[in-house]
Amino acid sequence: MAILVTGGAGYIGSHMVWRLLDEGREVVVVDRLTTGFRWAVAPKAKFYLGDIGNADLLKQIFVENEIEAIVHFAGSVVVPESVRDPLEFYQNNTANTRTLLAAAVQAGVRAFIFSSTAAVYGTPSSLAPVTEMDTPRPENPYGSSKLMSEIMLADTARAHDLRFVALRYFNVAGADPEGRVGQSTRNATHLIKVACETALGQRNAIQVFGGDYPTHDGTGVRDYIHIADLISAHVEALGYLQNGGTSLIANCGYGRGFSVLDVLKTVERLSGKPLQVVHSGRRLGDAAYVVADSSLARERLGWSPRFDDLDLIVSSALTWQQKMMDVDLEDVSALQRRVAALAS
Ligand SMILES: NC(=O)c1ccc[n+]([C@@H]2O[C@H](COP(=O)([O-])OP(=O)(O)OC[C@H]3O[C@@H](n4cnc5c(N)ncnc54)[C@H](O)[C@@H]3O)[C@@H](O)[C@H]2O)c1
Ligand SMILES: O=c1ccn([C@@H]2O[C@H](COP(=O)(O)OP(=O)(O)O[C@H]3O[C@H](CO)[C@H](O)[C@H](O)[C@H]3O)[C@@H](O)[C@H]2O)c(=O)[nH]1
Repeated sequence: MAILVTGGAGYIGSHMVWRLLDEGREVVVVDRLTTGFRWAVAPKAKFYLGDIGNADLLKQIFVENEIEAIVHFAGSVVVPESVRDPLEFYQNNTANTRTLLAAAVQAGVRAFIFSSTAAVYGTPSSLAPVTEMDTPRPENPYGSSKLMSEIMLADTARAHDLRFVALRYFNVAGADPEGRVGQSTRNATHLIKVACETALGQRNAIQVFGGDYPTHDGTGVRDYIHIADLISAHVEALGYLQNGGTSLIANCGYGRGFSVLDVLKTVERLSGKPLQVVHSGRRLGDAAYVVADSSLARERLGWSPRFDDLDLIVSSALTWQQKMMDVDLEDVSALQRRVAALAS
């Protein structure tokens, strides 16, 4: 029996693949490599190149492998892109998830883990951490596309023999503590990644989007979560479903927020490099403040995060960035050698 990881060549998916293999699981990956990398998929995983919107490919995967559960990471991620091209986000995050779900039901898969997001909440009405009981009010098409998939999942789970856990990730950052994989996204837009690239001289400057939010220093506040803790939540969620747990939507964050400027100061301190900062207007679709109440994940999934420390998150991101400094992301054989060396 194998676990199917969609988007397993991407940032978060590639960490999940390593972790599942570490635990002795069999892993099948499907990825169309739009933002992910073939070299980032651990060599022991079986890899299918293609789109989860391709029902024939999915059918082939389910015929050729005995899939006991799906962990569905494949999707479009960048919030401002969703504002510019909403239909692409509804296609990839909603319509393609529908195709995958239909194939899963057809193949009799009974456990499904879905990558949802804090973006379903929009800006909460108070500064208190958001709970899953708070009404979702997405402020961008990315959040809406994910919320629609959550609704589709819940309806599907009511009608068929399938249970799901939708994890609403807050802002994921950092790299595998064992150094085997990290965030390698080309033209990255995520704050910690961009700040690390700037500190290491790969960008001239970093923009700070908005200085007039109702937060302690006027810049946007987010709940940054270490990738290793996020992956643990998925492992717990798989165990939960496989032990008969009922369908669940749960936040994954630490319950405390850092502003953009807090993050930049941390990157400066840990890298020892002052950052060239450009203050810009607000970015379209950005919420002012969003922080997780993750009591539900702790209570129901037994999730117990171990890396709740911005310094740890930033230092692991910096270490990965440093390792990948002189690597051409398109030079697959060099990257495969580098990853093999890191993993040995
Ligand atoms: N990074 C974050 O902070 C964050 C926060 C909340 C939720 N998420 C969700 O987590 C998931 C993974 O995000 P990530 O940061 O690893 O992004 P990523 O872009 O690094 O990874 C996504 C992977 O999915 C693949 N992919 C995209 N569409 C596909 C399709 N139709 N068929 C096959 N493969 C496809 C891409 O090639 C890539 O390898 C996404 O669903 C995202 O919405 C991410
Ligand atoms: O160069 C940058 C990049 C970001 N920011 C600011 O930093 C904060 C975080 O922005 P990110 O782009 O790192 O992350 P988002 O909060 O926009 O979105 C991320 O986290 C969300 C959950 O909160 C989603 O799930 C989404 O997939 C993921 O991209 C925001 O205030 C943003 O305006 C900057 O000031 N400069």
